[in-house]
Amino acid sequence: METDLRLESSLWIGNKRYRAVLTGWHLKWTEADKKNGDKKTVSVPVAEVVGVENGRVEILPQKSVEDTDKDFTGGRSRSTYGLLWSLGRTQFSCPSRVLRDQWTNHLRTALKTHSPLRPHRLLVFINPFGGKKKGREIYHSLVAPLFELAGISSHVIVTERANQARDHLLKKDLTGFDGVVCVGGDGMFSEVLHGLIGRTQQEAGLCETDPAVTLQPCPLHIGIIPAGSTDCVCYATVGVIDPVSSALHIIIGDSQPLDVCSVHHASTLVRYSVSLVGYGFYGDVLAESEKHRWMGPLRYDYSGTVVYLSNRSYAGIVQYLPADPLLSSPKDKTRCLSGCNVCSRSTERLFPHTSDSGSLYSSHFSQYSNDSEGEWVSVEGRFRCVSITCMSSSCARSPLGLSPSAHLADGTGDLILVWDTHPLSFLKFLYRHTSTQDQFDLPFVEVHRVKAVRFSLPDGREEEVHEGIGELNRAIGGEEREYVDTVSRNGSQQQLAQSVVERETMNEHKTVAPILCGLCCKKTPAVSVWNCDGEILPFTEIFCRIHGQLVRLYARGIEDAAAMQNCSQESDKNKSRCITYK
Ligand SMILES: CCCCCCCCCCCCC/C=C/[C@@H](O)[C@H](COP(=O)(O)O)NC(=O)CCCCC
Ligand SMILES: Nc1ncnc2c1ncn2[C@@H]1O[C@H](COP(=O)(O)OP(=O)(O)O)[C@@H](O)[C@H]1O
Ligand SMILES: [Ca+2]
Repeated sequence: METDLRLESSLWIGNKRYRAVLTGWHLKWTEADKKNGDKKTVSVPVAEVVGVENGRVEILPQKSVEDTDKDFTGGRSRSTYGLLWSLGRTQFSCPSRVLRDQWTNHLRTALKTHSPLRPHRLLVFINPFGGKKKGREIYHSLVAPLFELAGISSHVIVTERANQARDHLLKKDLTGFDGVVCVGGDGMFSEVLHGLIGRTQQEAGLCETDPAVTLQPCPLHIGIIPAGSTDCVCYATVGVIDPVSSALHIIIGDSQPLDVCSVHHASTLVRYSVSLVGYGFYGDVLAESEKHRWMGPLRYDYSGTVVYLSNRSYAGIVQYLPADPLLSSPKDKTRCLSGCNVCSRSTERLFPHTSDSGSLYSSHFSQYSNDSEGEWVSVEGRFRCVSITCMSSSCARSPLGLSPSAHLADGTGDLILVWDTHPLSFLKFLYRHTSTQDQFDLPFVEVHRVKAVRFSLPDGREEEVHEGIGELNRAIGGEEREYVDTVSRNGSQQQLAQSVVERETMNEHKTVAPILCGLCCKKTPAVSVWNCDGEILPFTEIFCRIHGQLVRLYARGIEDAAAMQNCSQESDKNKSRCITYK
């Protein structure tokens, strides 16, 4: 195969002549008219080539092509500053049109052969109201021209309502798509996540509501173009919030598996989460922030301050099923980086009969069914917050995240328990998220690596939840009965989508009851709410289970930024390995 692809000839870049070779996995070109010692070689891995097109192509701010006979343009993804990627573009001139066509054909074949996960057709959802409301602009000016250069055809849907993307993925024909891209924030990602997981289970005939069921991993990849408020999933899987870097990861078909947490109440599937399932502080911040959406991303800073000042803690019983402590620990001070060993070993455990990711989906074994279940641990008391995260949940506010040593794809989550403490101590805990100081090295904080978690209220508290909701319902003229109806309606998988819609409508005014009572009625609420990746859950008592590598993103995890930095310093010194080009 490699010999078929090999091509070698003279090419010009500007007015300099080069000897160019396409060999197996690399495209290399070396200055031809210099003495051997002075010759510089540029070597581009085929996997990093974005696309090739005949003519002289300009890409940004808009794609334009000057249709010439003997030229072709190649684009590659390259790292500019550490994790930030940009498009490198080179215009080559050939001695003849025939040779030019040979080069473009060979390069296109090499791309197909060496990067099988590159998408050809994508379904793109844009939330025009996410973050600073720039989703449309970001997509059309920064991403679409790159997709075009890469030969990707995209079907773009600008959403007109919440949950449109999820419903589309649950019901419409998805034949021919290689992946789904969301342009927006964590909420938009969550819609796509729910749509794809739901669709995959429907097609596999699996019942999502049963927490013991081993779910089928989704065959379509998810790409995220960040245009939201927190953009935690993008930050934690790419390392930067940059639409161009994310688009380039999508184009070259990077693939990052991701653990997903399913959240259940009684026999209901409530939601899925990849970043934060948080009770107490994070739930209260979200409930408060919903009233200030007009502030955009700043709503979280404002609400964080309001909630911090209200100085609340909540009673609860937390039970958890620890993960195998021999595999890793949330306090081991390691980071889950690109090619992470802990995650790779987990892939072998989860998919024992496959050697390549292409055939991964046929033999999924969950950690549940593979491992012995182990012993549940139970703790009870008052908590400032209880958080469960499947990954580090790093974001611009907290560059190392809620749990800096959590893994993206190890089949476990980290449970963080912050016991009630003095307000200044809690502030210290929060503040440590913004630096490299260890937020777990505090006497009132515990962190456990877990496979499942159950949260319940001490006896009698569930009644207080209903009282709180009833109180607010009376104030807004609603019926408490609807809450109970929703619980009992959610029995079957077919009703899931509808029940989620109903619950969310209900969320808007009923489940924030305890919070509103706390802030408006000056009464400290007995219960908080759960923040599940930016959505308020309609239940307080929940059961969470981590599903290893249930979805795949077009990303590659965090590359070691220090190594990348060294590389760009070397390029300054013109070391051949790292030579960058225009
Ligand atoms: C004194 C300084 C205090 C700083 C505290 C920093 C802690 C930050 C941890 C943030 C974890 C974020 C986990 C992700 C949550 C998102 O899913 C959710 C929705 O995002 P989006 O759809 O983009 O709106 N975001 C939040 O819940 C915001 C939490 C902010 C807490 C201050
Ligand atoms: N056209 C729309 N109108 C209103 N809400 C929408 C629309 N499209 C998506 N949404 C919802 O908006 C919420 C927030 O979107 P997101 O893109 O995450 O922005 P942010 O990060 O600012 O919260 C999501 O929960 C999503 O379901
Ligand atoms: Ca994990």
